[in-house]
Amino acid sequence: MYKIVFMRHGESTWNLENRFTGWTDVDLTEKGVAEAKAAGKVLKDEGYTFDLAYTSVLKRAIRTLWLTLDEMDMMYLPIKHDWRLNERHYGALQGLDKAETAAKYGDAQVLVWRRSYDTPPEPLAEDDERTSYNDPRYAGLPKSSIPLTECLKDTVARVMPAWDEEIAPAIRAGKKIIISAHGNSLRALIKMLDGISDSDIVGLNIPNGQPLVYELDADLKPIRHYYLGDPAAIAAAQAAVANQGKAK
Ligand SMILES: O=C(O)[C@@H](CO)OP(=O)(O)O
Repeated sequence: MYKIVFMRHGESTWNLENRFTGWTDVDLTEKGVAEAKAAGKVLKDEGYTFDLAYTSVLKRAIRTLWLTLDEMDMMYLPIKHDWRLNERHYGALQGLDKAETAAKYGDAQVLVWRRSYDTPPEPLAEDDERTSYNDPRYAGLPKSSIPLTECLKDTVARVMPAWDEEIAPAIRAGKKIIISAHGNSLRALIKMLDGISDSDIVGLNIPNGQPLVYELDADLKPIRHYYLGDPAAIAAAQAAVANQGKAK
């Protein structure tokens, strides 16, 4: 049996401001820092150790990982940064207020943009200053790989090669792994691992900064999964994420 730990980053400044974030590289809030440290503490208290960590190229996930590993006294751990673990690209919605957008277009439309499997938000224009084309961290990528918007299906299509080519072979080689990533890159991964239907995935929300353990069989099929930490607090945090896209 293998075990892997997934973790969404701690609260970011745009989580706090309730803005559509996507590939925008915002940092953690003080609460987010505290969540990342608390995650490290619970992992340490529960006796977890790791051989390797994966994260995205966005600082909210990277800093969460650093703080978690610091708390575990494991800052020596090798870290692989992979752009394919980035948050789902939010297209032209990036930067807008979620509740204001729901007041303008309706809760149902915002739920489609946030959680439908195959309907992406409007893309960024090619010449929009918010595109990632000139960002040095994506310099090695063909332009066609740099999204202007994504639905979850698009995110699955880039996350799964990272799983199949990098992460799964490392698990099979016996490496104990933690992945610090994002709400929707983790939803994409979990959808595929658990075989969740396109309609049921709408209801899955991942709370900030809570270690999520997956136990996998020899074929890397999930046996069971559970969050470490207080179940009531986690359920409340998941409900809060679901409610972010509603008009106030
Ligand atoms: O804004 C985002 O990029 C994501 C995660 O914070 O939001 P949502 O919960 O709407 O998918």
